[in-house]
Formats: sequence, C-alpha cells, structure tokens
Amino acid sequence: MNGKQVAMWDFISDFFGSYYNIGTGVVGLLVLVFIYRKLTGPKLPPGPFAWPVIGNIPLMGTQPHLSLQNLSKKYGPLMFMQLGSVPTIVVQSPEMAKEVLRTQDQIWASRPDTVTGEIFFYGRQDMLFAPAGPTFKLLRKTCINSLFTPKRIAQYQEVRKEMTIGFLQKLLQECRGGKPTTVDHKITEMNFNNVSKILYGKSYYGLKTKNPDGSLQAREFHEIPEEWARVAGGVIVGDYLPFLRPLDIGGSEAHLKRLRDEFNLFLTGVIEEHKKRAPVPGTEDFVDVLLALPADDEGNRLTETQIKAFLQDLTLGGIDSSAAAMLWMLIELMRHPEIKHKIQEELDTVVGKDRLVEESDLPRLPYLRATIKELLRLRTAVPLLAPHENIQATKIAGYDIPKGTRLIVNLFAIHNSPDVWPDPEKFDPERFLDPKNPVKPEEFKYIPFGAGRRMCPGYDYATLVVESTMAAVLHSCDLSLPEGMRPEDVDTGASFGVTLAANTPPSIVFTPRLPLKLYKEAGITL
Ligand code: HEM
Repeated sequence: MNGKQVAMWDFISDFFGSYYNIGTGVVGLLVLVFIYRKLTGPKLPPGPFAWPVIGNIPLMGTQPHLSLQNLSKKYGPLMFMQLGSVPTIVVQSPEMAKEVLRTQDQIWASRPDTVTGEIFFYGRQDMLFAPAGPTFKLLRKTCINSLFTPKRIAQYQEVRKEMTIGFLQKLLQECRGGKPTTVDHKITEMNFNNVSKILYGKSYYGLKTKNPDGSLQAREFHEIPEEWARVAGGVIVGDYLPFLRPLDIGGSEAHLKRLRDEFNLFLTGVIEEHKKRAPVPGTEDFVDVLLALPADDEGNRLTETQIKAFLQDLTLGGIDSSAAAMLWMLIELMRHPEIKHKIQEELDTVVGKDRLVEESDLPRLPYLRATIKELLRLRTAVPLLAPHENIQATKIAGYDIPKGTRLIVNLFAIHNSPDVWPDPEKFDPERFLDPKNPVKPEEFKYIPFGAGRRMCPGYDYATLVVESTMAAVLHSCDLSLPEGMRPEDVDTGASFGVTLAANTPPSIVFTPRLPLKLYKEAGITL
C-alpha cells in the first residue's frame, strides 16, 4: 500500500470505531469505498451515475442508438457506462472511432463472451462471436482467400440475375391493374434465396427442408433465421446480470437452444448431401468450398462444428442487413421523387431503353451509387456495430480503460451528427459526389460496414447485391405511391434490433417502363 492508501484505511477504522449503528456504518462504508475507488481506481471516461447491480441499463431504452446519441451531448464522444456487470465504453465521433478501429484495432478486435455466442454458436466457434484468436484468424482467412474473392463473387452473377428477375416478376405481377404492393416480404425472400443459393446451392423459400433421415422438418428453413433475429436482437438478461442466468428470464436461452438444434439438423442434412457429390469446378457453393479446404500453412483445418457455426453467421449476416438497406432505399425514394427521377435519368442515359441493365453498367452509374451510400449513412443498417472487447488495458484520450471492457461504436450517431454532416437529416446523395469535399475513408465519418480487423467480410458482395437489385428495379419499373398518398406520408419509423428495421413497409405501385418485349425476353410474364 502507498502512503495515501494507508492514511485512507486509518481513517476508515476511526470512522467505524465511533459508530454504534451498524446500518449507518454499512452505508458509510459503501460511501467510503466509492470515494476510495474514485481516488485510487482507474481514471475512467465521463459517464452517467450507475445504480448498484443494474448500473446504466435503464438508460439504454428501446432505441439504444438514440438514447446513446442523446447522452453524448452531456458526456461527450467517449463515455463510460456500467451495463449490469459489464464495463462498457461508448464511442460516438469519427476521431474516437478511428482511435479504436484503426490506431488500437489490434487491442479492440476481440468480441465479448455472450449467451448467444455460447449457446447458438457452439461456444463461439463462428466468426461473428469468436474472440481474437486462432478460430477467428482461420475463418477470416477463409473469407478473404476462398469465399468473398472477386472471382467467386463474379461466379454467382447468374444467381443474382435469376433472383432479380424473379423479384421483378413478383412486383409487376402483383401490381397489375395499378394495384399497390408491399415489398418487405418479397425483398426478404429474394435476399434469402440469393444467400442460400451461394451458401447451400439451393433456394429454400417455400420449401420445407429434410432431416438427415429424409423426413420432412416441421417448418421452413427461412423461419429459423427470422426467429433468431428477434431473439438475439432483444435484451438477454444473462448477458448483463450473469447471476440471473439460471432463471433464464424471458426464456431467451431455451429459445436459442431450440433454434440452434433446428439449424443444426438442417446443416447436418446439407453437409451430408454435399459430401456425396463432386461439383463441377466453377459451380461450387460455399459448403463445397468449405468442405474441400486444405489445411492452412500452420496445419489448421476447419472442424465440422466450425463450418456449421460459420454458415450460421453467413446466413444470418447475409440476409437482414442487405434486405433492410433495400427496403429503406425504396422508402427514401418514395419520399424523394426527384432523386428517384434522377437515378432513372442516369439509367436511361447510360443503359438506354432497349436492353436491361447489367452488373457491368454499375461503375457508370455514379448517382445511383451515391444514393445508396447516402442511404447507408442516413439509415445505418447496423447502428451499433457488433460489440467489441479489448484484450488488454489501454488508454484513450488520457482515460484508463481496463482489460475486458466492452466497446460500443454508435455508427448511427456518427452518421447523423451535425458536427460531422451539415444538415444530417436531409437525404442528399450529392454529399458523396462533391469533388471539392470528397468523403475520405481515413476520416472515419462514414463506416457503414465497420473498419479494421472486424470489418464486414460481406462488404463487396452486399454492395453488389444492393446496387444491382436497385438498378434493375428502377430501370425496369416506374414506382408510384397509391392514390391519395403523398411522399411526406411515407413512414420512416424504425425499430432497433440486430439491424435497424423500418416499422412500416411502404405500399408502392410498380409498373413497366421499358418496351414489353424486353420483359418477355427476360422471362417476366406481365
Ligand atoms: C448492406 C449490407 C451489410 C451491412 C451494412 C453490414 C454491416 C456489418 C457491420 C457494421 C458489421 C460489424 C463490424 C464490426 O463489428 O466491427 C458486420 C459484420 C459481419 N458481417 Fe456484415 N453487413 C452487410 C452484409 C453482409 C453480408 C451479405 C454478409 C455475408 C454473406 C455479412 C457477413 C458479416 C459477418 C460474418 C460479420 C462478422 C465479422 C467479424 O466479426 O469479424 N454481412 N457487417
């Protein structure tokens, strides 16, 4: 003990010697422990007062990205919070994001141990929940070298085309006679089929899957990820108050176990099926690729459990965020008809009206690209990143951050801050087209896919899917609101979850805008 600490303990014994009332003594002791900790403990970033046991949990509310944004007005862009038993820092400015995701990337590239990682991903055998270490390294290497390579992404061009044509067919058919349709389920279905085709070689929407013994599963495969997003997107009490885990308040743990077992049954069937076949080179899906991977230079090879957990990541990560982005895009375009017209003018100039748009046209459609970027700024699909954790104690902006602290990066707050973006609530694609003021990646003011070691591995693939689908919809269809509805009536309410989801899918009338023979040639029946 140093001199300051000895003096403090002397004071504590004197204090107790003069008190008969034990209750008062206990309260006094707590106050002194608090003062002692403040004097001798780490110098933590500023943050709100934390209640015993629950800490700051009540401050998170049902829309944590907004609650945290609001708290940053009082406590600044680096804030300390105690979420139950979990010490947490919240980062809400480009400078702080750059510090943790670039300067200190290696320190902060781990993930916290959570109930979902432990139960649903077989003790964090996947990529999203894996701590920094060999499993994470092996899966990340697999993503970069074998799965999301430019060659393999190009290999699935036909799949994307087939899915987009099916999507257009549904939109145009349902709107025959000028009737409106809601698009949310159709987008989810298209995206789900897209992802399941590249991962598993089949589209599963509308199909009940088979168990390994050939019997039919009780429900469709797509219902499992949909249900997972609802459970994992909510608050799991045991993550913040581990002593309550045995009670499983709200039943999340039992629910996750059931979903994991159902997913496991599905994946066991898929893997068995794949083991029996020898795909033609150039037609492999991700399961084929993962099963055929040789050991890496250090002799590491993926186990079957790691392959399953990884496929779960890719299924869940691949569907929701891209679907949310496309739905928001349609909402914003219905609210801003002038932007929709500008994209269509660009498509007509670059592509014309005597053929359908192709993926190879995308680099020549800068306004469409800028609109999608602006959308991922304003309606940040993954508002709080996935939580990170530090593997060693560190300092940020002069504050001490103990080892094992959770990191929340509020991307939504950065993307919507008036200090970073003038007039942040305005949907304005021109922000990404100003040659005098380009948006530079090193400024960290626009990071919808994260940055550093944990950046989204599906970045190129997701961008291509969203751009190509939106180009096809806007080139092939005129979009209008149902009669009597005005652009300002389109709802922009959102619910917080794994992704930021629109509350009300817009009702839109889709009508053909190209010569009818082009639809017929593409196999679209009007
Ligand atoms: C518009 C679409 C998408 C957006 C905005 C998005 C965004 C993100 C973000 C912000 C993260 C967290 C990064 C971090 O914690 O630092 C992430 C992680 C991840 N994403 Fe995406 N994503 C999208 C599409 C996809 C797709 C299509 C896939 C795969 C098919 C995918 C797979 C993953 C995986 C596996 C991780 C975990 C990475 C890790 O922990 O190392 N994402 N994504």
